[in-house]
Amino acid sequence: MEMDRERLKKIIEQESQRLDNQTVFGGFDQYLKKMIQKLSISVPEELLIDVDRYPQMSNSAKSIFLRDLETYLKDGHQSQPFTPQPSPPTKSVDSQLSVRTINGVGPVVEKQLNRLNIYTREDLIFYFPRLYQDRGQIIPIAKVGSSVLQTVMGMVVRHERIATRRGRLLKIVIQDKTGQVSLVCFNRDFLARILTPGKKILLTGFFQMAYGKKETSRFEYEIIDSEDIQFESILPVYGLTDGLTTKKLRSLIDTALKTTLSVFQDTIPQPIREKYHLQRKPEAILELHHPSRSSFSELNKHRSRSQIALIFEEFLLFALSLKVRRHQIQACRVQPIVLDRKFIDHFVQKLPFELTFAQKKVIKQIENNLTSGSLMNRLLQGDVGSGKTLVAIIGALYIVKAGQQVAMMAPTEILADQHYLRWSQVLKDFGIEVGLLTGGQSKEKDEIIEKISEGKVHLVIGTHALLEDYVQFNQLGLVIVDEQHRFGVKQRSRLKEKAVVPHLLVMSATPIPRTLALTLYGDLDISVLDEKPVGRKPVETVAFSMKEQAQAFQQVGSFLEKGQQAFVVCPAIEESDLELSNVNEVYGQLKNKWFPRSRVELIHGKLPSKEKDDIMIRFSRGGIQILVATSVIEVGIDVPNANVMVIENAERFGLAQLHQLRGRIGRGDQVGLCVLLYQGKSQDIQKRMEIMVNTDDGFLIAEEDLKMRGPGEFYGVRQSGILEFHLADPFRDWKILEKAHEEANFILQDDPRLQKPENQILKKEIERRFFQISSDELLIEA
Ligand SMILES: Nc1ncnc2c1ncn2[C@@H]1O[C@H](COP(=O)(O)OP(=O)(O)OP(=O)(O)O)[C@@H](O)[C@H]1O
Repeated sequence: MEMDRERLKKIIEQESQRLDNQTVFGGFDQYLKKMIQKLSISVPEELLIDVDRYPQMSNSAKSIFLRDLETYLKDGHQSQPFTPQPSPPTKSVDSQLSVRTINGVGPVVEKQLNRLNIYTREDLIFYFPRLYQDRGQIIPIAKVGSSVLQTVMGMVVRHERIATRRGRLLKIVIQDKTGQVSLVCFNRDFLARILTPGKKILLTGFFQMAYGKKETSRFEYEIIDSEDIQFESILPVYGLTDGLTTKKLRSLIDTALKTTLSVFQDTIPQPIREKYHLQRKPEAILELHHPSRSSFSELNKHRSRSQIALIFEEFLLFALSLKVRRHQIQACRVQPIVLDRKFIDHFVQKLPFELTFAQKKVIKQIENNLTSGSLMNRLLQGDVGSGKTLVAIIGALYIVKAGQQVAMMAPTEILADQHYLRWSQVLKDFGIEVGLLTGGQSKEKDEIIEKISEGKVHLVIGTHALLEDYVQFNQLGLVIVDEQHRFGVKQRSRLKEKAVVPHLLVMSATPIPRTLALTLYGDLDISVLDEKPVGRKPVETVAFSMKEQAQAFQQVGSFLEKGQQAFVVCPAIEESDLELSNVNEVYGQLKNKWFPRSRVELIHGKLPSKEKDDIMIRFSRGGIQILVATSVIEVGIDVPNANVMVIENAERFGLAQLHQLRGRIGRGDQVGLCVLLYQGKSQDIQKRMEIMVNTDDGFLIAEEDLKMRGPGEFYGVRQSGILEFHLADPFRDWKILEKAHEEANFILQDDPRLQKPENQILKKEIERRFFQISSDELLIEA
């Protein structure tokens, strides 16, 4: 042992002197590994300490070396000499380890992976291919041009910069013996640096003809740097980011699969797996990265066997977690709230309007929850402007009058601010202290946090910052979450940690058909505000072609003359997309050409929060007349004096999103006008514009949206990533979702707290992904 140690020390010493830093970083660990093998030495544990004595080694080299030694030790090489093996042994490594623990991932690659939302080994393994490259089917460029995925091989011959209205668009021309094809690089300017002339590439994508030439804008590529290509294989093609190549990503994923795949246990109980003929998890994962020829033909068409197995698992865990949570919440006893009805009556009397019948009905439901001694866990759905916030505030007032605090969480700072501005003013007269806590503040933050912990602030309005550990409430009684679709089960559960157990009211203006809502939000009771305030006039909607922009702006002018305000909404921020309107350009036109004497401002998501806030505050106070915006304004903005909205490139938005956007106007007693400017003559676009012009019912529009755009595009829910599914899409895969719900019911009927030995894997996985399942934790004595 002593001998080995000395020899290894010597190697380290010699090598760290010989190798410069750069080489050390790239290859020292490999080198040492080979040495260990070559020398057939055992690796003594003390060496881990010895490594620290070599200052010449860079830190990263040291850590890689340490890690490798550790793995060797774990593999049982402590006692016997290491015998060289033809291929390295397959090791099982914890899936939650950082990607940095994978060979070949240094700080630079780590950052690149992080940009793809890959942080752990598991993330990497669940980063599934976007496309597959069938090398057995490489076709000549002359033959491309149908709507199916195709692969060609060619050489980069030149770059072209096409002048467009919005800047210079990169096109990269690829050539083989039969012809040329252009890669149209929207938002991928970095490809100019990577795909330089002379590079040979494999190109997989959807090709089309444009102006007599072949081109593709939906493609993935792989640089071929050796002649050694296996032409038979089907290879995964992953979404990339600047600096990361297909080859590198493939090799990292393969390494992760080799070392970590075996830790993924089957969570679906065997009888269920057999019933639906579901593939085992590790096999399914492997097959998605490396499909066989038979599963490949399935993959491009519909959900493959492997996808179904993984989707089923995701849904089963999700369904179980909702049901278990609901069960826990129902079992939980809390102190009933004593309702101060007199105070609420007084508050309601002071409102400048009558509550709608629907509002009264939902307030009653909330009252029942609060006085029942059980926890409220309610989803409040309602069309835009149906008065959800007011209902929630009334719920909040009950809690505050009972001596507890309320947290109200908004999805954006703009919205948090707006709620704060509005409610701090209104509630001041009723002796209620409202505080604002967002991520952006600094100086006032400490002060407000202290006040929250002392219970001096009654209603705290904020963003996700409210979930931070440093925010401690004195006595949190109710949490109101504004806009459900940005807030998932995991977050809902995290709130529970803020207080013994708060009541929960979630508001959503995303109209989700009831059956789907039940499956997706099965842990919540659902209330619907299905009536708009009396006197609220529907927003008049008209649709013009983009060519008639002038007419739209004339309409804006007439509203401004009446002293009202306007929104102009555009889909894109930068000059990236050829055809799209963008805020900067439209802002310039409006300010300089159309309304030089009006106050025009620009707002989009990329502005610093402070600036966004200032603009929104000035707009809501009437200091800005025209607000040019991206869809940042889509949720919840409430400026009753803004009554006209122009939406540019309206065809780019989903119907439900257009409905949300136009819900920003006509919120007072004036008639609102929404002008949709669209481009394109297709039947689909015409039909969508027609629906918007003719319908004002959010739920109907949502259903139309579902029918027309297909469930995969359903507004809000999927994009938000809140449901945290890797592969599953509740809208597209609703049949699997239903089955998973059924099975979850069977499992829980038999074992409500998941205590049986056969359900332990399931339980562990739910706890890892969602929340702790502790049956006693919530049983608090009233
Ligand atoms: N019963 C009512 N009668 C008249 N106006 C009302 C009534 N209830 C609320 N309002 C007003 O309607 C506007 C919209 O209300 P609120 O913000 O509560 O709706 P919301 O459903 O939360 O809207 P959104 O989802 O669009 O943000 C507010 O200006 C509010 O004061």
